[in-house]
Amino acid sequence: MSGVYLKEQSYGKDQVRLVKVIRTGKWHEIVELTIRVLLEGDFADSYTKADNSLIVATDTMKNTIYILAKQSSNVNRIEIFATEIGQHFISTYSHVSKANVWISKHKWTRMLVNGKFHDHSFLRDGEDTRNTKVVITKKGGPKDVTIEIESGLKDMLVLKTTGSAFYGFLRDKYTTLQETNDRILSTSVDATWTYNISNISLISQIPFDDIFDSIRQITLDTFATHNSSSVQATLYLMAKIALEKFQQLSSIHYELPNKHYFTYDLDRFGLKNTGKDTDIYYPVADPAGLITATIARTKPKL
Ligand SMILES: O=c1[nH]c(=O)c2[nH]c(=O)[nH]c2[nH]1
Repeated sequence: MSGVYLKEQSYGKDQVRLVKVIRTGKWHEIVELTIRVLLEGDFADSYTKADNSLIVATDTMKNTIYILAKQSSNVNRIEIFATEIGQHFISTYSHVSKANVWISKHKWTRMLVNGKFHDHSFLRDGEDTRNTKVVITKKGGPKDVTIEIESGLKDMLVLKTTGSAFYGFLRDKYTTLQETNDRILSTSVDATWTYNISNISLISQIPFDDIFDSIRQITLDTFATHNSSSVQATLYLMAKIALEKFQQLSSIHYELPNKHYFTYDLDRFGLKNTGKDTDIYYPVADPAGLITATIARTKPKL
């Protein structure tokens, strides 16, 4: 008897890149997505017995995504489109027990031309993406499912030139970092929030787009205006404001790299570049600090 077993498995198609142009007369919209679908279910024999009979080919999954994109009117609402994709796989194949669908939406911002929004020209004004992960799990029949939705933003690069300090930290024989009450603060924001959804039929009532726009703005506003004593304290404040505003969320997770900008030592050349005279810095890509936290809602008292 073999001493090994298949502990878990999932498979599917990754990096499916899709563009949809939505035309209303001459007014066009563009949606560019990157999608991953991983299925779970009765696939163990394909691993352990080389039996392919239940494999839905990943090529079929890719075709399915394009077909659903053609038929759906929700491609630009990524949480809803991901749900449609997941529901398709759950309801079409009786041996699929769980569908995991990730979608990243890339930026295409409408161009301003001669002071007016252009009807069919767009600009990539930042590499930050909007993302979602939807997991649909079969409980009983194809309609009897649970749904988990996470949404977020990734790679939003921000910097402020003052309003950030870092002092009072633990000092020991390994510490060389000077305290500062004024530094450049820069980070690339990754934020992920989790929706509290009791029933799949309720998802059409959740204002996913408004919540995304609002959390993005809360993140920017807090970053800009908070007199930061550390990345940790600024992170917590962003998360607290977002959770207090949106009761639909159960938690929010931030990953904030501390992208260091160090003062360049110009004393060696007889030039003052310390304290109030600091204006020449050098960015250090790595190593970077990495500050992460998940802030969750305390359960209401029963
Ligand atoms: O905001 C900060 N948090 C830290 O934990 C840390 N550590 C460090 O070297 N610089 C900083 N800055």
